[in-house]
Amino acid sequence: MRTGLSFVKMHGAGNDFVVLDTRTHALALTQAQATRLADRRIGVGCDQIILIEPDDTADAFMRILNANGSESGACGNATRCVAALLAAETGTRSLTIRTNAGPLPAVIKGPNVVEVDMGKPRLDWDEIPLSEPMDTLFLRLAMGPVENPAACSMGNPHATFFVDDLKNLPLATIGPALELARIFPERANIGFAKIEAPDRIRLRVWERGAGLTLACGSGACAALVNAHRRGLASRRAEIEMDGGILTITWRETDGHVLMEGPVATVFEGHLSPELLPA
Ligand SMILES: N[C@H](CCC[C@H](N)C(=O)O)C(=O)O
Repeated sequence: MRTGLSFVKMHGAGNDFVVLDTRTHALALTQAQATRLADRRIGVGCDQIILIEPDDTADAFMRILNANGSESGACGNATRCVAALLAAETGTRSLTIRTNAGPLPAVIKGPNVVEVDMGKPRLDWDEIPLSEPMDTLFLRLAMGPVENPAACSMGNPHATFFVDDLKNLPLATIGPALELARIFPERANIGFAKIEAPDRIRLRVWERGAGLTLACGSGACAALVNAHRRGLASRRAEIEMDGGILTITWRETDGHVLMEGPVATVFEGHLSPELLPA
């Protein structure tokens, strides 16, 4: 049987990816190809498509395409997965992956556990970005039962609403409405966080371009940063999401955000040439 482009299906705390290694042959996916590949019925199915590309300054460049084909500058869970994949090739335990958000150093902490330095959060209104000058600790935004989120960027835009009840939120309606709110000119990932303790946050994220996912690495970073800025959490906390737990630390010495969490390889396969050119 003719084999097309090979891929690896991976996930980080349930946030799942189709990973394509294009270091030896460039691949530019159209939005239609990306959405078809990410489709859970007619494609392989995933939250994001991850392209590993060559890079002059880092071990690899990682391109991130959401399920709707839109590109993002950061994907924490995928960064862990790609780091594990590349580390297994050479046996190294530390490497650097570059994304549009910059270089991200990663360390293999144990079998299927990776820590990534996600860099510094961006906190100014025009770095999120927002459509107008605003206090990013309390945005002038309300939707249904939620209001006044905090916002930051981890190389991608995040708004975090702090709530007392995560179970009864109408995420299917307020999620997309908030993602597309006019205040977010590049749209945004929308986190809903319940503070359970200064070192424990329960989080659900409606992701830009992917919808409700089981986990969001950059969203977990944003939730910790925003909670600490509000005085609701310490600088290190376990972020519990539907698909698993990430440990996030907002390091005091240099302001970098460290994210530690699981990675998993599910299967490998080949895409039919009809879906994508070989
Ligand atoms: N939906 C995100 C990209 C994926 C982020 C998420 N999967 C993570 O682990 O950080 C965005 O458009 O900014």
